[in-house]
Amino acid sequence: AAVFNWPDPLLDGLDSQLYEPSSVSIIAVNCSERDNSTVAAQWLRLAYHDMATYNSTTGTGGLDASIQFEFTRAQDVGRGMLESLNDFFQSPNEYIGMADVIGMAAISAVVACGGPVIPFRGGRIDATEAGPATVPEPQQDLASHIASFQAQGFNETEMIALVACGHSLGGVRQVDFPLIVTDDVPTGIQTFASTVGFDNRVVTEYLDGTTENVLVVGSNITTRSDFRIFSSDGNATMQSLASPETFNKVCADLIERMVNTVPSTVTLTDIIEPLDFKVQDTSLYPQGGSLVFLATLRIIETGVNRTVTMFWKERTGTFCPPAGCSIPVMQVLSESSSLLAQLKGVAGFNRHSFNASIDLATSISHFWFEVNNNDGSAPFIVNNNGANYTIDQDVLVYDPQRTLATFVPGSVERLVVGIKGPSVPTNVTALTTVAGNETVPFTTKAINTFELDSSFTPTDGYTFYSSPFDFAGGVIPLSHTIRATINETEYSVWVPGDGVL
Ligand code: HEM
Repeated sequence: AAVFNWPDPLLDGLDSQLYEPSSVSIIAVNCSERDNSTVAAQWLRLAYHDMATYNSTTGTGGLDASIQFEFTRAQDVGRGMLESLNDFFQSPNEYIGMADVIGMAAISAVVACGGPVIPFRGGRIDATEAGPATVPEPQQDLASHIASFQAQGFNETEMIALVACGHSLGGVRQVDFPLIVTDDVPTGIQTFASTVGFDNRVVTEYLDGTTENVLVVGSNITTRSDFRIFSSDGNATMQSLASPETFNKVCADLIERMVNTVPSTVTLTDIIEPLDFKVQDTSLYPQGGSLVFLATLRIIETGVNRTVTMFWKERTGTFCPPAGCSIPVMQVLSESSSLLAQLKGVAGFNRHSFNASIDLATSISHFWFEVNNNDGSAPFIVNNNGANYTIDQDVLVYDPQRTLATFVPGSVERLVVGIKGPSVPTNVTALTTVAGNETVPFTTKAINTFELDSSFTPTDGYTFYSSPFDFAGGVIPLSHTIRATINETEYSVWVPGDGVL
């Protein structure tokens, strides 16, 4: 599994989206219905169509979110494409691309409908333009389909199985394919199988002749692509998939490969498992003669009633006792885990929050925790794999409280930072990743400039700078990297979206 050393915004964010409640982990759960199909079916088809631009000869395309620029093509017809992308419009940030989100969604979709658990790796990079129009279409012949899947990195047997896995969910819509769905169906969609969930009925009904899959038995013979594909090896592959266990195993492997089909320039992370200990929601800002330091330690719930203590050391001089300053927990909240986490044995999380008052003069350099399970076992230290949780600077700080104070109805909202010392900074900017609903691409980046903000009195050695943020047109900031040059040194601070939303 991937090794997590804090701070790591990519692994941190992917872990949250996979294993905590998030758009990706929640919306498809219970194989929820949408448009007479399921959210999961739409998400899985989206992922396949995005991946289908892969060219195994040149190593280009694959799961790269180029579908954002392609979904208006005839070969990507269907309202599920845009609906799915809209599900995710707040999920990316500066580190997590839409391509990782589409990959997580495919995996989440499969478990949401009762299918197998598929491992996830992150690190995909989003394309900035459309890829080639290489999504297979039902009127094409078998040779074209074999060639398409070959280009996508799948041999003939794998093609048969991957199509069967995909067509376990959802169906064909009459409005989009009137020449395929020729009989009137009351729901407007002819499903591939008689069950809604992710299972091998699409296979068994094909084999026993009861299938109503229009890509197998539709009156239009030209568009019986599933029939041509499924029967292309004399049904040998389909017969092997008649075992539910084999179906689940083969589908898990192939969908994992589909999701991991990325441009050859992309290196994926190791598999991301739920992190045992994760520091979240840290912030450091001046208030009332000291520095407020907020931090939360997320620990996997195991039924024990833990006592967690936070420790820290000074940045300069001496203030703390030799063992470090310490503070007991302020609040412990239980948080539910995602279905995927539950299937991995993680029943939930405990969030241990700390609110420490740090001496202004000596400040803070690093922190760590002591955890006592109160079950007779020895207390143990959680210190970022021995490296401690390091606060690399206290000169440029994001100030969540003063930012919140600018959220006054009717006013322009502002992002506020504190800058320590008398020197005047140059170039205080935020690289902000923003989401704009239903605009393509779904995330863009903007550079915002900060100015000295006289509405906040300089205090505790800090002056305050702010940058207005215009929410016009439904745009929402997802994350910020704030940078400032102070006395010729460049400082930066990472603010994940939940810092401002
Ligand atoms: C030769 C290859 C393929 C062809 C010709 C094909 C064709 C189609 C067609 C015509 C539809 C109906 C779309 C609509 O009405 O909205 C559909 C739906 C679907 N396809 Fe495929 N497909 C192929 C391969 C795949 C693969 C490899 C996957 C995933 C692994 C996949 C997943 C899906 C899903 C989940 C749906 C249902 C979507 C929904 O209900 O909203 N397909 N496919």
